[in-house]
Amino acid sequence: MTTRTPLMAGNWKMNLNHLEAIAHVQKLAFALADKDYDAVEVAVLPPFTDLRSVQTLVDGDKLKIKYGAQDISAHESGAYTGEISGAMLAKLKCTYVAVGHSERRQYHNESDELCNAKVKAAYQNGLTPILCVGEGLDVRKAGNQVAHTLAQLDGGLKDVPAEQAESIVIAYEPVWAIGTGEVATPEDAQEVCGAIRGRLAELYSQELADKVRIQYGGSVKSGNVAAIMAQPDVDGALVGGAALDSDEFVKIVRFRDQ
Ligand SMILES: O=C[C@H](O)COP(=O)(O)O
Repeated sequence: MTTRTPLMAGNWKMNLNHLEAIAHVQKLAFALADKDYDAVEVAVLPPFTDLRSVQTLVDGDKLKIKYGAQDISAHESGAYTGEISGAMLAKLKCTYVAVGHSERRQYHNESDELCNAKVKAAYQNGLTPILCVGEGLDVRKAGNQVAHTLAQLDGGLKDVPAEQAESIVIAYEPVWAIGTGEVATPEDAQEVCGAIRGRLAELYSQELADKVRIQYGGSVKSGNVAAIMAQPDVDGALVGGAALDSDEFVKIVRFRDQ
């Protein structure tokens, strides 16, 4: 079985301006040591307006922390007011880009087709997509969380070749657990993350499925991260609220000590 390096990514959502971003990344850099980066890949996903400042800091101080964006346009360039292209993110040396976060799906009506186009746009520009999937409360109550989430996975990966898909990160985020303090149980997380890996094996191969990192997201904190990370198919976390507190995020990165 492949050893997957856990990926702890802080999704700042619409929080922290570029000055706050610099201070926050400096605190993370000060707290994190080489042994942390040896065990865990650490990334932040700041708002677009922070990315240049974060890049300058990371480049200038040769930090090991990775960064990326929270969204990407499906288009390469042109008359798409308000959108940010993959080429622009690549120029800022972003490693990651979140695609299809539930808040984009909910507030901006992003469909699986659009997410699929965004995944392809990310790869076209050398970025690694973090494809977010997960069910709402109604689906969970009906017991359809696996089928629902796998349909989103299928849609997001449509016609994405194995050479690209092998590097993708999938973030399983049950919508009812996002920002609510309502964390899924480790068993809930494992049920769907295990099913995601199974579907990746069907779509591609077991070898590819064993390489792909699957994160859990939804009210992750230092107090619950260790139990979630103990699940065999959970390879990291996409952290929202708790990532805004640098001390708390460092504890999450050090989940093995919790
Ligand atoms: O992208 C992160 C998720 O939406 C989780 O957010 P949360 O940790 O605030 O629940």
